[in-house]
This record gives sequence, structure tokens and C-alpha cells, in this order.
Amino acid sequence: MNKRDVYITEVALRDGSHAINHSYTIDQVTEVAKALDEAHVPFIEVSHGDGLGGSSLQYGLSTTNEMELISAAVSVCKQADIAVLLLPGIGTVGDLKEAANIGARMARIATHVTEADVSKQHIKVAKELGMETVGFLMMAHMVPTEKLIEQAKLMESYGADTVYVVDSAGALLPHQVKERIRALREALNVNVGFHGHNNLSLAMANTLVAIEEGATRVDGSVRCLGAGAGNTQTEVLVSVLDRMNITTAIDLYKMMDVAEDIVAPILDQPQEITKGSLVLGYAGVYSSFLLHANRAAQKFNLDPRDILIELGKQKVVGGQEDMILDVASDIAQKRMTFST
Ligand SMILES: C[C@H](O)CC(=O)C(=O)O
Ligand SMILES: [Mn+2]
Repeated sequence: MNKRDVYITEVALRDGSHAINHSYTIDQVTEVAKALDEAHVPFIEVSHGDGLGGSSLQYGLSTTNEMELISAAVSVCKQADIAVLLLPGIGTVGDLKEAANIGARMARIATHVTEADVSKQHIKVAKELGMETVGFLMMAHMVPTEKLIEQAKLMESYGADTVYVVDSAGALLPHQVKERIRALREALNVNVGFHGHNNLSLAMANTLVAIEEGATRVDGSVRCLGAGAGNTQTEVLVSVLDRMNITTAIDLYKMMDVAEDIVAPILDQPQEITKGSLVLGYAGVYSSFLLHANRAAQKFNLDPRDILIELGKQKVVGGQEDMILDVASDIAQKRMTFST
């Protein structure tokens, strides 16, 4: 195996869960994970879209228990490590232990970008379980770089092997990614990572800027199967990095084949930048809110864009999904008051 300059974590089997209403089946996860493993992807993330324990009315019920999906992925991977995402408060230490017990080797502990302190216990337990551990600072566009560094240092001090800048809303512009990754590289002694969303069509540019500034861990979703307009498209990223002589050690043809032959048929419709996903990036809204906002819009007979713009103004963050219906109901009520 060639040495890798950049390690890609494939997130379609976790972030992509948002895009397909958490409906992954064991057969789908088995087939995708096996093919990704054969393409030599080093890390494959499998969990509910909102991480371990996310299956609920608030976040969306999973069709299949995520531990069964994780086991299925573990059972077919010969070289890849299975990663799990955990948002403290949604998932618990118990969930983490169960995932480690069935073979997950990497734990990605995600918090809102100002709340890193709640990751302490989970990072520590993940380390004790022998897992490679990542701190995942979500909605990174919402704070200035100094705050991001402060929070990243907390995660580093808890034992994270890597700290990620997570552009959950796909709202960061390339110069903002550049500034953040550069600052983190200067401030931290651990690996720096980047997770993008393509709502403003910037996921690839942002990922390349992140790598240029020294990020060695980046996320991709094959065929763009992630929340909103999806993430940096993995097979395209592998091709571009290859052209740049940056080694990922991923087999390009096999990666293209997974995208075309296995993942494309899973999608209800091709992942593209729709007016809804564009507004996520424009207004700075958590990408996984898209389907929730579409449903709320239908219920209250509204344009989902109005709901998303208001959620952006109110700076609603991940975990506050219940606010989507509140905001929709307020907009509908105000409109009724004005029209009577
Ligand atoms: C729970 C979120 O979907 C995590 C993530 O992928 C993001 O913030 O982006
Ligand atoms: Mn994401």
C-alpha cells in the first residue's frame, strides 16, 4: 500500500443517510462498504445521519438499526476502518462502547463549534477503547477564527488525534477555509481535517484550499451522497488529487465504479444544487435541515426558502430541529394576521 498524503473519510453511509431519510438497508451498506474497501478507501463512516442514537422522531427514524449496519460494514472490510459519528447528548458513551465492541475503529465526536467542552468524556472514552479519535467542530462558519482555535485546542487537550473544521452549512468561502485551516495548523500539534458541503458549489475548492494549507484528513461522499447538495464528491476528489500528485492510495477506476454502479441507484434523484440546498449555503443553515424544512413547508403551505432564511437569521444550530416547525408555524401565523 502506498503511503497516503491525504486520508479520505467516505461519509455517504452516514451523511448520506440524511438525503435518503435514514433508509439504508443492510444489503446496501454491505455492498457499498465492500466496494469502498476494495477501492482502498481508508475510513468509511457508518451511523445514523445525526450520529449514533440519532434514530428518533426529532431527527428521523432509521429503517435499520445502525449497529446492524455497522456490523455489516465491519464484516466486509479487509483494510478500511469503520468510523462512527457521535454527537454528545444524542449518542451516549454506551452507544460508543457498543460500536467499538462490534468493530468500529474510529470515533468522530461532533459538537457545535462553540460547545467543544461537551466532547471531553466521549473523546476520553474513545481513546480508552483504542479508537482513533476525531473532534468535529460543526457549523464552523458561525464563529471567528480565534474562537474556532480555542475550541479546537480543547478537543486536542482531551486527546483528539485530529480536529476537523466542519462546514455543515456549506457556507464557507475559500478564503475563510484558508484562514481557518492555516490558523489551526499553526495552533495545534494534531492532524487537521476538513468536511465540506456543496451547497454553494464550493466543496471541492474548499477541500483543495484546506489541503493546500496542510489538512491531511478530508471527507468526501461518493456521488455527492450527503446532506443538502452533498459533500465533496469523493471520486472526483480522488481524480483531482491524483492530477495534483497528491496520493490518496484510492483506486480511481474502482471508486468511479462504486459511484456509478452501486451508489447512483440508491439515490431517489441525482444529488444536485437545488434552490433549497443553495439557500442552505446562502443563509448558513445546517445541511441536514433541508428535508425537515421541505416537510414543514408542505404542512404550512410555505416556500421552504422562507423557512431556511429565517432559520439562518435566528442562527438555529444542529440539535434544534424542533425549531424548524416553530419557525414555519410563526411565518404562517404572521401571514394569516396580515391577510385578515
Ligand atoms: C450531524 C451532522 O450531520 C454532522 C455533519 O456531517 C455536519 O455537521 O456537516
Ligand atoms: Mn456533513
